[in-house]
Amino acid sequence: MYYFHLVMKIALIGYGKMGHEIEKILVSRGHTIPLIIDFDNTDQLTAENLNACDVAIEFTTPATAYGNIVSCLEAGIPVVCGTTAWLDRLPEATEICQRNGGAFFYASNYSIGVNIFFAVNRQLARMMNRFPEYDVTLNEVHHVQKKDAPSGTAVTLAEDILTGIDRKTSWQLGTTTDPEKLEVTAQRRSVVPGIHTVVWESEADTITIDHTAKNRSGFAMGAVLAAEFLAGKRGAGKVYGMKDLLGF
Ligand SMILES: NC(=O)C1=CN([C@@H]2O[C@H](COP(=O)(O)OP(=O)(O)OC[C@H]3O[C@@H](n4cnc5c(N)ncnc54)[C@H](O)[C@@H]3O)[C@@H](O)[C@H]2O)C=CC1
Ligand SMILES: O=C(O)C1=N[C@H](C(=O)O)C[C@H](O)C1
Repeated sequence: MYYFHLVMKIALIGYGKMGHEIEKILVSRGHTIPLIIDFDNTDQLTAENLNACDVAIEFTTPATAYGNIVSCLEAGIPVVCGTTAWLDRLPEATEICQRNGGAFFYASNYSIGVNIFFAVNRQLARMMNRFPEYDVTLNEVHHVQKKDAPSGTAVTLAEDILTGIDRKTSWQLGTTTDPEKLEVTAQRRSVVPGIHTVVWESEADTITIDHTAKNRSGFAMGAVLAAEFLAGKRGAGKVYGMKDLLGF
């Protein structure tokens, strides 16, 4: 998976927990970081500064992600975004990407392990469409600094379950007894990097699948692989995701 890659100049937008983790991986893979933007130097996010870089990687906040993505697309620089909970504006970002001939990569979770877990979740949901005796619930646990709930990863898992089975029509944050609603619960605890659990339960038994991130290195490695994938995609006018990178 970690095949030959070009060495790139990366703009890092957001220098928090993920920004620092991504920096470590970029350096270990020979990339350089001519531009680092955080809340206190946003005036430096200019087309001129961005164009000194090959690709931008954006991990900031739900409130700031869209504006940062648009700045990159309008400057003509490919951008990888991992920020969650701004996706109501994805259609606008997609339109700007297409209009500007940009290249945009988005994933609610960049970890290879989580993307394998997504594939298992999709397959299991498809199988469960034939077995209405199983009810399904979803839970996520994250650190107390996390701004959004449910996590972007939980939203992806929930939407994939809804695609797979006919007996649920929407997901709901919090407990519910409505059989048509998929219950999604979220806890905030300590420094937990991320735990996602899907439980299928019948009178007879319980089937549980879960993913536990031990740290943030998996998320960061996936984001760097996405940035390497975007190199040379300038002008494509396309939005990419992990299925383009991993092939599943
Ligand atoms: N897609 C994925 O694989 C993953 C996504 N995430 C998401 O990434 C986002 C960031 O997560 P963390 O790094 O843990 O958060 P964090 O709070 O540690 O870091 C966010 C950083 O963005 C900075 N910031 C705020 N406004 C800004 C602006 N206008 N321009 C540039 N920087 C600005 C903050 O000062 C802070 O340093 C969250 O939405 C989180 O859910 C986190 C881990 C993995
Ligand atoms: O905020 C986090 O930390 C994480 N956010 C992403 C999400 O909302 O799904 C990915 C991961 O779970 C960590």
